[in-house]
Amino acid sequence: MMLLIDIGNSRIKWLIQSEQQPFDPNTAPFAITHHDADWLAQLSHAWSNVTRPKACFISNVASSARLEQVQQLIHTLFGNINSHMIRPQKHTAHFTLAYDEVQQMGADRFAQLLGAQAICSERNHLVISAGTATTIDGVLAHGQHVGGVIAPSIDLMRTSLHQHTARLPLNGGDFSPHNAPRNTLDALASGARLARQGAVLSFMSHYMPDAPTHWLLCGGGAELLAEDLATWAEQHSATIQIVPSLCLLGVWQFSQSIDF
Ligand SMILES: Nc1ncnc2c1ncn2[C@@H]1O[C@H](COP(=O)(O)OP(=O)(O)OP(=O)(O)O)[C@@H](O)[C@H]1O
Ligand SMILES: CC(C)(CO)[C@@H](O)C(=O)NCCC(=O)O
Repeated sequence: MMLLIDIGNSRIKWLIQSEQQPFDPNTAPFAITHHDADWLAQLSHAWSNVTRPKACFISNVASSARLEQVQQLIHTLFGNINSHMIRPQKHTAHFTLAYDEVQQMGADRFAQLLGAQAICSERNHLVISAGTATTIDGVLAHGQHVGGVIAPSIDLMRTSLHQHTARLPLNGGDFSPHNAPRNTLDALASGARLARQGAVLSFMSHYMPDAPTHWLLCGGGAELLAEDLATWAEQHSATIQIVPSLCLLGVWQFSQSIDF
């Protein structure tokens, strides 16, 4: 068994994966929010029944302090097991990362891109993560990464507006694709949704005019984003696929590429 871990800025997600079984990217990962005061106790409880894994593979974009706490817990529960960090690489099998300095890229984004290779390497595709940040990466058929953008999530847009103004509430409001907002709450909710949708559509028109045919979505906001993109995907003859464990699929792909 292997313990695959994705430490994001809001949540820690993980899966236990047998070396013999194929990875099912549609399985939703286990997750806890590491902003809760008792997150470490929650994680310890969740892992207390896990059989000692042969190794663990970790993607971390949170602080080194968070990583150390997780590594310490692994050590306490499972003793000395091999622990491997996911680090972006320029060339991996048929995939080439476009970043000038590959170590700048978040390990989660790199893992999502590796995961996407396992699903749709033959087609131009977009990898969109609707997590704490919204990230959009483009990849050409056969593995050339075009590049990607980082934008705030819907929640962060709302939080930022709320914190820097006197009259803009943090929560509430609805988005209608048909009727323009006529009140503050709907204006806020719709502004954030349209900004995120617009980022995806603009990414394509600027950087991938030969529209990508497959759009892979992951992260806590993936389902809502899929709704917002459905009409546009149809117009571009593109398919949308939500892959809840895309990052962990990439972590698993990474684990397959090294001896441990
Ligand atoms: N059930 C849900 N319905 C709609 N939006 C959601 C849902 N769960 C989370 N979100 C939204 O998704 C975004 C990120 O959520 P979440 O904390 O789950 O991210 P994550 O994918 O675990 O991120 P990270 O990997 O950065 O920790 C937030 O904007 C949040 O409001
Ligand atoms: C963009 C986030 C926050 C998304 O989780 C993460 O991948 C990250 O911290 N990235 C580092 C910068 C980069 O990817 O270019």
